[in-house]
This record gives sequence, structure tokens and C-alpha cells, in this order.
Amino acid sequence: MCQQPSVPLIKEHIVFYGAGSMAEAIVRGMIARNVIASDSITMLNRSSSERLAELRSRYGVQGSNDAQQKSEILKNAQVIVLAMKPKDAAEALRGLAPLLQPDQLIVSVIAGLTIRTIQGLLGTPQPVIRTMPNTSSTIGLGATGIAFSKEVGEAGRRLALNIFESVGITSVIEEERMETLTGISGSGPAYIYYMMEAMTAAGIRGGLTPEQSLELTVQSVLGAARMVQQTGEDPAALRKKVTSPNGSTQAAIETLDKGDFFETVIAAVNRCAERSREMGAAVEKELFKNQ
Ligand SMILES: NC(=O)C1=CN([C@@H]2O[C@H](COP(=O)(O)OP(=O)(O)OC[C@H]3O[C@@H](n4cnc5c(N)ncnc54)[C@H](OP(=O)(O)O)[C@@H]3O)[C@@H](O)[C@H]2O)C=CC1
Ligand SMILES: O=C(O)[C@@H]1CCC=N1
Repeated sequence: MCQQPSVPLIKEHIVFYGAGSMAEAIVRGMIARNVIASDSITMLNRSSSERLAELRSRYGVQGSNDAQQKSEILKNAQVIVLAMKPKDAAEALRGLAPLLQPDQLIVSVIAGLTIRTIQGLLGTPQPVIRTMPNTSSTIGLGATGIAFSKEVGEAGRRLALNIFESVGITSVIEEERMETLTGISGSGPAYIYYMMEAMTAAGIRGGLTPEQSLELTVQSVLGAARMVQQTGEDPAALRKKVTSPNGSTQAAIETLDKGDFFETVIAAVNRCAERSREMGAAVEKELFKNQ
């Protein structure tokens, strides 16, 4: 099995600005791995106090919706993780701009939002780390793409790597590749879940109980992923070992091919990347509003 690198204790105070699914996945993963004290994490959102109360009681993190306190927390944060939807980013960044000090590290998990747009909306050459994690960070099996702005120094790089290595693997890439990576690993878990939904439904239609069908599907997906990881063999080579000539698997793969499975998956990844760019471009437009 792939060993996660050991991660030193994170001593910096991290503020999650946006407290939804992705922020929770990272926080839960970090706390489960004991890499940060829960009171070194503050979670903020736009307005949902119930959500912050839930997160405080679930993880022991801090969080407040009082406007004055929110400003103070953001002013004093060493690291601010931007974790709101792209459509909400422009307003959030404009509000954040007057609170920032030059050395505060901005980490974004927002799909499509470029470093240039983030710095443009903040109006400062803030050190920005653009990332694309995924929700499997919850259980320490995340995969995060990372790109750094030129303002990020060695300590900032190391800190970002520590955060995301504590919840899975990381891949440092050129920012231009971030949308492709989003199509593979950011959104990828959803494609696998969709495949699992279809396999489970087929099992149920064929007379298995829902529990049997789900359990068998889960183990098949888990076993297949582990086989690739542990044997080091190509997925194509492993597929061939399952596929007897003229056998049942071959018949199934031919049926997938009738639906152009391979090219459809590639088209889905490409469309995901394109949609990320569209969402980023929509935020970038905000840069030029009122100018
Ligand atoms: N979900 C995923 O699998 C992944 C998501 N991402 C990225 O993570 C980001 C968040 O996604 P996700 O967690 O799914 O979204 P959610 O809808 O679950 O959470 C969004 C959060 O942002 C908060 N928010 C909205 N506007 C503001 C604002 N102006 N200031 C502060 N907080 C605000 C919301 O607060 P409130 O509820 O109070 O409105 C909410 O807590 C997105 O940009 C997405 O591209 C990246 C990788 C994977
Ligand atoms: O669907 C989305 O926009 C986000 C980005 C990656 C995964 N979920």
C-alpha cells in the first residue's frame, strides 16, 4: 500500500472561510490524523450559524458569525482557506481585501478560480496557493493538486504541503493543468460513485438484496483500486486478466463500448475542465465590473 508521508504537527492557526462539504472534509481528515489541535482551526461561513454550531460540536473547532469577530479572526489568521463556491468568491474576496496583511497566506480550493483573479480581487500581491482537493480527504485518502503563486516562500509551500499531505496525496503542478486535474481527481470520486450506483442498481434488478449488491460493488471497486496500487500493473493489463476470450466480461465490455464508454469518460473529464474554466471566467469578469 502507498504510505502517506509523516506530517509534522501544524502549529499555524488556519481559518476556513467557507464551511461546507470540502472545508469539513479537510478539517475532519486533519483532526482524525492528529496533525493539528482542533482549537487551531476556525471555520467561518456567510450566514449559517447552525452549521457553525454543528462543526464546533463535531470537531471542537472555533467559529463565529458575529461580524466584528469574523473581521478580527480574518485579520489575525496566518492561513485563510477560501472554501466558498465560485459564484460567491468575488463578494467574499472583496470583503476580505481590506482586512489582509501582506504575509497572510491565502489557500484556495475553489474550482476554476485563478491565482491572477484572486490577487486581482484582493488588490494585493498576496501569497496564494491554488489547490484542488477532493472529498476523500475526509478519510485521509484525498488527492490534491497544488500550484503556488510566485509570492509564496518556502515556509508557505511546506505548510500547504503539510496540510494536504495530512489528508492524502499531493501533486504540485503548473497552474495551467489545474482544470484537467479537476476533471480527474477533484470531481473524479463522483464518477466512481455514479458507476457504483449503476452497478448496485443492476444487482438489485437481478435479485440481490440492496445490501448484498452495495457490499459486492464496494469491495470490487476497493479491490480494483488496490490491485492497481499494489501490483503496479496497468489498469489495462489487469482488465485483460479478468477478461476471458469470448467470456462474460468480454461481453460486458463490448456492451460498454457500444455506449462509447472510454471516449464518454474522456469527454466527461474534458467537460468538467471546461466548466471549471467557465466558472473561473465568470468570477474574473467581476474584476472588471465598476472599472
Ligand atoms: N465538494 C467537492 O467535492 C469539492 C469542492 N471544491 C471547491 O470547494 C468550494 C466549496 O465547495 P463545497 O464545500 O462543496 O460547497 P458548500 O456549498 O458545501 O459550502 C460553501 C460554503 O461557503 C460559504 N460561503 C458562501 N458565501 C460566502 C461568503 N461570502 N463568505 C464566506 N463564506 C461563504 C457557505 O456559507 P453559508 O452556508 O452560510 O452560505 C458554505 O459554508 C467550491 O469552490 C468548490 O469548487 C473543490 C474540490 C472538491
Ligand atoms: O462540482 C464542483 O464544482 C466541485 C469542484 C470539484 C468537485 N466539486
